Amino acid sequence: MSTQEVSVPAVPPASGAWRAGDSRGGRKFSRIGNVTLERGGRLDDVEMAYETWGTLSPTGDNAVLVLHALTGDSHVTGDAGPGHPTPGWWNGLIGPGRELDTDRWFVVAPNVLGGCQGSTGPSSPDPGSADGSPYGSRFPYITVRDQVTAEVALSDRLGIDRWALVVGGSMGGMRALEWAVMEPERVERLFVLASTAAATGDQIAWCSAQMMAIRCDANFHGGDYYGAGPGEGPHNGLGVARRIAHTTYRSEAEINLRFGRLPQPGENPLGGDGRFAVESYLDHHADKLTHRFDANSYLVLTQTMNSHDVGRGRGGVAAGLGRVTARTAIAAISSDRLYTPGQNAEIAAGIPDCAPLRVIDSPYGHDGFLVEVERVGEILVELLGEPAQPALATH
Ligand SMILES: CC(=O)SCCNC(=O)CCNC(=O)[C@H](O)C(C)(C)COP(=O)(O)OP(=O)(O)OC[C@H]1O[C@@H](n2cnc3c(N)ncnc32)[C@H](O)[C@@H]1OP(=O)(O)O
Ligand SMILES: N[C@@H](CCO)C(=O)O
Repeated sequence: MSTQEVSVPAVPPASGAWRAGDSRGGRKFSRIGNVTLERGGRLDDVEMAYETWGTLSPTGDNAVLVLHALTGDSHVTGDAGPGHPTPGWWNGLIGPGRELDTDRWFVVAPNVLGGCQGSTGPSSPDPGSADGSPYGSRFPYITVRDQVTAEVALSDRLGIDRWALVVGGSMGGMRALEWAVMEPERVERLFVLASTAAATGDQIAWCSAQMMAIRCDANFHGGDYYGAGPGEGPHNGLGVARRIAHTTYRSEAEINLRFGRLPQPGENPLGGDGRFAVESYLDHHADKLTHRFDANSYLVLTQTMNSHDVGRGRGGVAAGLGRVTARTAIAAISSDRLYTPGQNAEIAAGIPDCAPLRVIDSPYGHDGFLVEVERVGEILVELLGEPAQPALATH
């Protein structure tokens, strides 16, 4: 196992210019070697960052893989701190006596390939460059399947042959699903939330506007902005992308009920440069993201989501889903307008050993998979409580 513990304090980048390595603190790292890419080419000397909770059993039968969404990271649970720009995104779900009970389960959460929280991504040093400069525009096009390939290599290095459960929401759900299609014999149980079997035209359209916002920022420089000083990166474009995305992450009803036409306190949105409260809310979420996330990673990961199609090269979505042998639970958020209950129902209908679709009744839209932690925990407990499946022969 080529892993190493590092403890380098994180320094959040000043708004804009991202520095690779800012977020190494508090994580484990594994060099997984070269990753051959689905669309051709290779990423050399790939490093994966991850966190773990609990202890791997002597037989290795208690490992749970948790996969984060677009702007998440390996910090599933715990406080913000060095290496962790945000508190855990499913805070409280992992620990002794918790839903993912660390007295029983060994939980692993990697940062995704192409991300910016420790795993190799566009802000990482390019091993092919003479001076170790970041990939920037040289970072290749990668797909969800490439991300899973990297996670499979990480699993090999951790000595985990088979996951008792692979779970993820949204983009994490895409990877969880691909895991179960690409490596069915290594996935005993599967839990996918608020996701889709293939990115839809609607999802690609929203992503397209977000990517264009970043690329149109004069400080983007084609993706080679890492030499720019603090505040000179494409943070305006990334902020616009986040505003667009965040709106799709919440439901129309919630936004109207919570903010409606209210002015931001102390501001007059009519006829001046004052803001409506909802504008201020989006400004806040945009500002927070630009202080913790790399615009190139946002582009790369958004493209991978657009690449997602479990049916590509497999005879279609139904044939792809039909490969899954895991005992499966699929959950949707009732008010999710981005990854709709209908899209999640399609996944549930296509997987042979899948319980009926669970619809979590929530006003929070797509973000419900992050907000409704208790409901997520209930489904996890149910799925993990079911008897284990015998390992299937590799095919
Ligand atoms: C795994 C992952 O997906 S990523 C890791 C966690 N996710 C993120 O950070 C994604 C961005 N954030 C979100 O998507 C959501 O905030 C969630 C899902 C994490 C939490 O949702 P909620 O609890 O419903 O929070 P909500 O969306 O209401 O945002 C609350 C924030 O808005 C701020 N806010 C609310 N109204 C206003 C306003 N009128 N003006 C300015 N700010 C406002 C609050 O002060 C609060 O700020 P804080 O988060 O800095 O404390
Ligand atoms: N809030 C989530 C939504 C995407 O699934 C994120 O930023 O990752």
